Amino acid sequence: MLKIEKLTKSYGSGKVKAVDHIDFHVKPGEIFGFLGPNGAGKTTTIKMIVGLLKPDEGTIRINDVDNQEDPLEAKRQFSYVPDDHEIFEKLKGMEYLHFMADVYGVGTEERKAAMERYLKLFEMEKAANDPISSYSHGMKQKIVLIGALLHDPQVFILDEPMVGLDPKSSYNLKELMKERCAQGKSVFFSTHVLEVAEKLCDRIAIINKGKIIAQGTMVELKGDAKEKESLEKIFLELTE
Ligand SMILES: Nc1ncnc2c1ncn2[C@@H]1O[C@H](COP(=O)(O)OP(=O)(O)OP(=O)(O)O)[C@@H](O)[C@H]1O
Repeated sequence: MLKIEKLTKSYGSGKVKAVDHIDFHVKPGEIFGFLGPNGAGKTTTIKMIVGLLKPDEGTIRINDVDNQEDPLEAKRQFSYVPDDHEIFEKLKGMEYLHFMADVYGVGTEERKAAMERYLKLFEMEKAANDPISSYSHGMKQKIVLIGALLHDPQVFILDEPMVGLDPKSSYNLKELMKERCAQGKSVFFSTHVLEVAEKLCDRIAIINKGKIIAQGTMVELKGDAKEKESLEKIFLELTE
C-alpha cells in the first residue's frame, strides 16, 4: 500500500544526507509508526512521500502508483496532515473544508455526511464558522485532520499528529486510525510519543541519522534489543 525503496535525499549539495537509502512497506490494514530523534530524517521522508520534496534516488509507490511517474494519481491515494499548519488562515473552517472536498472531488452528500461526523467528533461544529486565524494550535490541527479525512483516503499520512491535541481529540484520532485499518486502509505516522507508538502501531520503523536502524512489530523489535522491555528503552538503546 505504501512501498518505499532505496529512498535518499541530501540537502546543501550533498553535505547533509538527511535520508539514506531507506526501505519500508506499509501493508493494507496496518498502522505503521515512524520514530526517530530530532533531525533523524522523518519529515524529509514524509515530504518525499507526499510529493513536496524530490528524492535524489529511490522509489515511492502509494497504492501501487509511483509518485514520481504519476504524481497526480498518487496524490489521490492519500491524505497528508503536516506538522506545521500552513493553511489558509483567512478562510473560515467550513470554507476550508469545502475547498478540500472540492480539490478531491467529494460529492455533496458524501462531504455533508463526513463533515457532520468529523466536526462533531472533534467538537468543531461551532468553530467551523469562525476564521481559521482565530483558532488555537489544536483547533488548526483538528480542522486539517477533518479536511484530510473527507475523501476517505486509502493511505493516511500524518507528521506528529498528536502534538497540540487535547486528550479526548487524541483518543478520537487513535480510534479513527484503528477504524481505518479495520477497513483495510493504511496509516503511516511519525511521532515522538513512544507510548502511543507502542500501543497503537502494528509495526514500527526507527530512523537515525537518515538510516533505518530497526523495523518490525514490537515483538520483533524487542528481539533485537538487549533490554527486552519498553519501546522507550529499545529506542534509547538503538539511537544512543
Ligand atoms: N531545508 C533544509 N535544508 C537543509 N537541511 C535540512 C533541511 N530540512 C532538514 N534538514 C536537515 O536534514 C536532517 C533531517 O531533518 P528532518 O526535518 O527530516 O528530521 P526529523 O526527523 O523530522 O526531525 P524532528 O523530529 O526534529 O522534526 C537534519 O539534519 C536537518 O537539519
